[in-house]
Amino acid sequence: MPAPAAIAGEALRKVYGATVAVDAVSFAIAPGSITALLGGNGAGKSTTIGMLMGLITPTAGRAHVLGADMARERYRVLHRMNFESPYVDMPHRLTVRQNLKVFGMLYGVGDIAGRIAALAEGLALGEFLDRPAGKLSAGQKTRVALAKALINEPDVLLLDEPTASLDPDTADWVRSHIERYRDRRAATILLASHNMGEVERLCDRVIMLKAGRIVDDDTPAGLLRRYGRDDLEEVFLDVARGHGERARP
Ligand SMILES: Nc1ncnc2c1ncn2[C@@H]1O[C@H](COP(=O)(O)OP(=O)(O)OP(=O)(O)O)[C@@H](O)[C@H]1O
Repeated sequence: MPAPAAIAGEALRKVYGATVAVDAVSFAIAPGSITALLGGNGAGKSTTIGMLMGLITPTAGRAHVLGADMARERYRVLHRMNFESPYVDMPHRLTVRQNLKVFGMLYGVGDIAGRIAALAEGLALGEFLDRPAGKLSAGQKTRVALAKALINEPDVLLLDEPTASLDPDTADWVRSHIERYRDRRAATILLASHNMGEVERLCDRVIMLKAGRIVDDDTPAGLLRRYGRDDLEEVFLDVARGHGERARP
């Protein structure tokens, strides 16, 4: 029997007034895998992640993480998950170390100083660990946001554009860090990204959203084969422009 899904959506739907942000979205994500949510601007990625975190209440359907219904019993599992988004800011006047300490305390991390030291080394934060969070460059902020997301060594990690604002070299080693974290902890990772190279390199599976609905769901290699393309960027354009109908299973 396959292991129960670590993350699952069951007919998820979210409506804002006249806008259907997410519609009939269902998926089950295997423990220990890395899955990408792909889609153009406004496709429903952040809304889906928000429902999986229990921050957005679905209009209909259910979001499950580690077996908990996130709209009703998220407190059972919140300590085992975490998220990163470049759109969520930290208190500006606190230093990076103080911010990480606050998050460590919120998550009940045992040896907070040791955990911060390990993260600072792994994500090269040392140079600005004692600088106010408001004085960081965009790329430094992204690395601190990832450190915050890893502070409690989560089993489930939801990442919204984890390498936004990073230069190609830094983005590459941040991806390696994410990959090693998954391997070490057997963590389940769901990430929204606009970077197709990142998705091709990191992800076992790709869920493609368009106008709030799943329009394809496969491994990166499966998508390339079916669309007859050499890279995911071309597949993404096929899907976005509606040229992909024949490639779908
Ligand atoms: N709080 C809200 N109130 C009204 N409409 C919303 C709200 N949140 C999202 N939407 C709308 O829902 C749709 C999906 O938005 P969402 O942010 O989930 O897309 P996305 O795929 O994450 O986009 P992007 O790549 O631009 O971040 C969009 O049309 C958006 O304008």
